[in-house]
Amino acid sequence: MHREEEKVVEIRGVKKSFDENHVLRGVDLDLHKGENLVVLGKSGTGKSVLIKLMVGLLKQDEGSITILGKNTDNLKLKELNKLRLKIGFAFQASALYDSMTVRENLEFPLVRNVKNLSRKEINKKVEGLLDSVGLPKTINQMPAELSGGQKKRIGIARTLILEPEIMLYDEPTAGLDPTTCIDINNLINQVKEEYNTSSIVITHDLTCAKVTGDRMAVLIDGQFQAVGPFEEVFAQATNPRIKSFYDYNFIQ
Ligand SMILES: Nc1ncnc2c1ncn2[C@@H]1O[C@H](COP(=O)(O)OP(=O)(O)OP(=O)(O)O)[C@@H](O)[C@H]1O
Repeated sequence: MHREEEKVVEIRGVKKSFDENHVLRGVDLDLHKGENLVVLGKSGTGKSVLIKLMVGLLKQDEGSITILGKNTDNLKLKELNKLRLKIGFAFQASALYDSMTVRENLEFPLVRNVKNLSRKEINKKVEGLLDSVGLPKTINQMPAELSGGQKKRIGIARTLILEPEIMLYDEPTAGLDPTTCIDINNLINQVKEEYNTSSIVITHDLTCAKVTGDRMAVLIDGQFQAVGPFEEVFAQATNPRIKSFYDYNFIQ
């Protein structure tokens, strides 16, 4: 099997409604091993719902979700938790603990989830990751002392500390200035290479999508209406809804 064809996530025919609000209306999507897949869609189209279904925080009404070969539909909580450890979730708001130093923030998931690590091993991991995200000097700082971009980097480092196979980035560039956006986009690409992750990047930012995404998936009216490389999806877009999405982002 080619590396590109190996699927780490397979979503088939997934439907999810909240009363009369039919949010996902038959979603099919694959995440291939080693790729960055960008999920695009207007506000309220169900991107977060899809992520919540993937990590078992919500349950679909119909369809199936298979992650790393495991069908998640009837997983027991213990198995689901084991699977969740292989999925790193980089939240929009970085979600750092304000009362902990950068070192403590990074250590926290390790100490909670990986038993029997020596102090030396913990230090090595924390320091290695801070080096990777280019912020070794922040180790003893508090989150309040960091810039928005630095917080994002630390948040990504903290997610990586458990060595996830799949990364989920929720609006990684939201609220950042253009230069910092470039840094974060580069970091997302670096993470893919360095840590061999497969990632889903949820974003409204088409520059982020273009730079980080091996493929785009555009969610419209509860279904993925276009999936493929950036140029294929946007440059030749004939669907006016997809075209308007592009025009909105790149106003001439
Ligand atoms: N727990 C819930 N109960 C009821 N409705 C919900 C729930 N979660 C999400 N929804 C609804 O599902 C729809 C999709 O929400 P979702 O948060 O997935 O959108 P989104 O595409 O992530 O938007 P944004 O880009 O603004 O973050 C919305 O209409 C929302 O109100």
